[in-house]
Amino acid sequence: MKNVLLLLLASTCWMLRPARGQNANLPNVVILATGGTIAGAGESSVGTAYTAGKLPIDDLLNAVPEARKIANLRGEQVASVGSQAMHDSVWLKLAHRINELAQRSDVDGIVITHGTDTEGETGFFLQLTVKTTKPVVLVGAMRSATALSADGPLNLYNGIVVAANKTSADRGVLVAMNDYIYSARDVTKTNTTNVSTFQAPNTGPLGVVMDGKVEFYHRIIRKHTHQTEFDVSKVNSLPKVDILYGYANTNPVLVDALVKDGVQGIVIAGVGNGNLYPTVEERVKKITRQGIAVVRSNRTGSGRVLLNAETDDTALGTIAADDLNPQKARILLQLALLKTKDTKKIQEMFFEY
Ligand SMILES: NC(=O)C[C@H](N)C(=O)O
Repeated sequence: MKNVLLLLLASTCWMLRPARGQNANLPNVVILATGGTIAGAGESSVGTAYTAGKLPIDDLLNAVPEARKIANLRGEQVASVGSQAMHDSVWLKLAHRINELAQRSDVDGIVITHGTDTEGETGFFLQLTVKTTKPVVLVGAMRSATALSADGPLNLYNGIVVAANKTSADRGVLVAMNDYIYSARDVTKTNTTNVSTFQAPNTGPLGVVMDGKVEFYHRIIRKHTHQTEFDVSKVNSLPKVDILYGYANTNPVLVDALVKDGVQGIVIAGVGNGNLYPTVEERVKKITRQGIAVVRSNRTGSGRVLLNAETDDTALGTIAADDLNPQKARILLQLALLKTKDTKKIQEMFFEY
């Protein structure tokens, strides 16, 4: 028995010891790579054409040797896709892996390299499903790794600086882009090509990362990570929820098509304060009675959708998204539907998360 205990102790010490070339005084940061433009490569350094997700994580890390002075680094390739191809299975794989890594005493922070198209969505999914106070930080790039003035290396370096910093703990999942640190809840891509594309239109950034230093100015109040009720540890797929875009003269047949396709929920990117075209309203009133959850978000890009304001949620059986944009409202609705179909409870979640 004593020998077994000694063996166990020795093997634990061996597992926790710094690997060769690692510095025991530095924090340990794991980089989970998923592809994106940050790993993209193109023929011309001055053109905008490239293929996302080409380079492996080791190449990205080799481009920022300075980061090895900040933390001991270890990379894992989780996926190699442009984030336009991001899907539930990668989200679940990431959440499962982060939850495993975060429990280890030899992991102090986690960085995820990601395409920018859906970086905010993945971030929000993780914000609601990873159970840790350790820093989890997403980074990406708007210019491919082979472009002149590629923004990936500095964003990756900054992401590692944020993940290695103790003051980043318990702030939910973070997104470090273009010198700013955002909450994954609030951040969204606002420009198709510009390096300053990431903004948090309703709240602004939480802090800045510059010169290898982190400065936070704000803290997230909404529930996140270890505070959430969502547990995907045994989940292999997410409820089917789709987004319907509102516009003048919206074709109500779109609602029917989604219902026919078997959706459990619909998020409407409504006009103005999440308002719906009259014939869409009629259809929505019917389908909420059939048990399909309908959330009203908005297409404006900022602001809140208020409960029972211009649109009568009580009469329609709809849920107001508060200030979540349609793609983030979709994620919260997917997770909510894993727990309940009760509209009132789901509405409460939209004010909590
Ligand atoms: N800048 C980027 O990363 C865009 C790319 N389409 C992606 O999301 O993977």
